[in-house]
Amino acid sequence: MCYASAMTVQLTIPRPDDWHLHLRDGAMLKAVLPETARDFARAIIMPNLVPPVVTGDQAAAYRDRILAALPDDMTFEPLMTLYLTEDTDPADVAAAHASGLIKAVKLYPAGATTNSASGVSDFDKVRGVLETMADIGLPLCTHGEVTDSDIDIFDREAVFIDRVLDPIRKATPGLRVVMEHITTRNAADYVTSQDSDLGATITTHHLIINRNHLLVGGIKPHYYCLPVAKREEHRLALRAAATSGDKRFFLGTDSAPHTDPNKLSACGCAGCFTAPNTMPLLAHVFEEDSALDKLAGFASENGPAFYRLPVNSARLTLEKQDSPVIFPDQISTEEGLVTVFDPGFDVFWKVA
Ligand SMILES: NC(=O)N[C@@H](CC(=O)O)C(=O)O
Repeated sequence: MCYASAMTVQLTIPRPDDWHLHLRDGAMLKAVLPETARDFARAIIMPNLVPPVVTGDQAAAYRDRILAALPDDMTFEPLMTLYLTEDTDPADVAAAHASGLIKAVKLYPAGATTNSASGVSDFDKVRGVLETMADIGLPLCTHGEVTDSDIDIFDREAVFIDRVLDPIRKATPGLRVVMEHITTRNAADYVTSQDSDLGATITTHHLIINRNHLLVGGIKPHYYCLPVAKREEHRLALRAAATSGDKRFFLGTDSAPHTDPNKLSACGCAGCFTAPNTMPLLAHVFEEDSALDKLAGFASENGPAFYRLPVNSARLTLEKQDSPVIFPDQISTEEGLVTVFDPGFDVFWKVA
């Protein structure tokens, strides 16, 4: 339920969740966690640490570190995931799911993105795990890009659907899959052509930038993320999907903090840090598309429906003011400064 008042220009929605989040570890975790916990009740926590979160024991220890890093005056529920490797033990996955510890398993094709070296190269080797997951109803989250060197980086998502995802889904009936951070019309169309066992997260930044923002007039390292932003027609397809009200699309920010030296280097890291300003940016985007009434579905309701969890009873109010809201350019961490995603336009929404 959401309601907007023309008088106060406020929008109140159930407290949102982030269905794809990188919190990292140690000092970085401590610095970035409050940026998410301020606005979000829960998040699916990505397991691509170094070393990755592969076993149930490792996920339990990581969850404890997250909760220990949470400021006393904040509440937040980390929804843990396991990083799928070719050696993942189906029994360990089933036990971690049965205990309520994990809510998904994450598939990284080996070499596709940050800390994905331990991911999967031979998909036949994970067949047993995927069959167990289909049996127990545990969702698979996919980083949907092939890594073949002959496939252009802008085509990697579309090729992944044809060569990897669709064959996996056909071979594993009943497997529930989330296509993470989709960036193409191909992915949005694939989702809508399938049944409700398939969902997709969409990031805030992919609703705002296309590849011109990244490359025209000089390279913008803070807009570099994976999957890389695509052509404008794809951004518009994502906007249409996110604002459509279709329950299979929900928010996963993929907020992925890297320090500025790691972004602004000859070989810069991929990732946009959107946790601090995501909800105001989404209000801007949904208002621009005359779809403010769909924001609650996208950010607060569709994700819980897919993951079979209750919608949060707490609420979040967004408020539109007359002058542009000033967001911090950077946050400081003990590892260095982390730049906050700059949408490149004035934003008048803030969290009340
Ligand atoms: N999205 C990114 O560009 N980077 C993510 C990894 C990922 O989700 O691909 C990261 O961990 O930095």
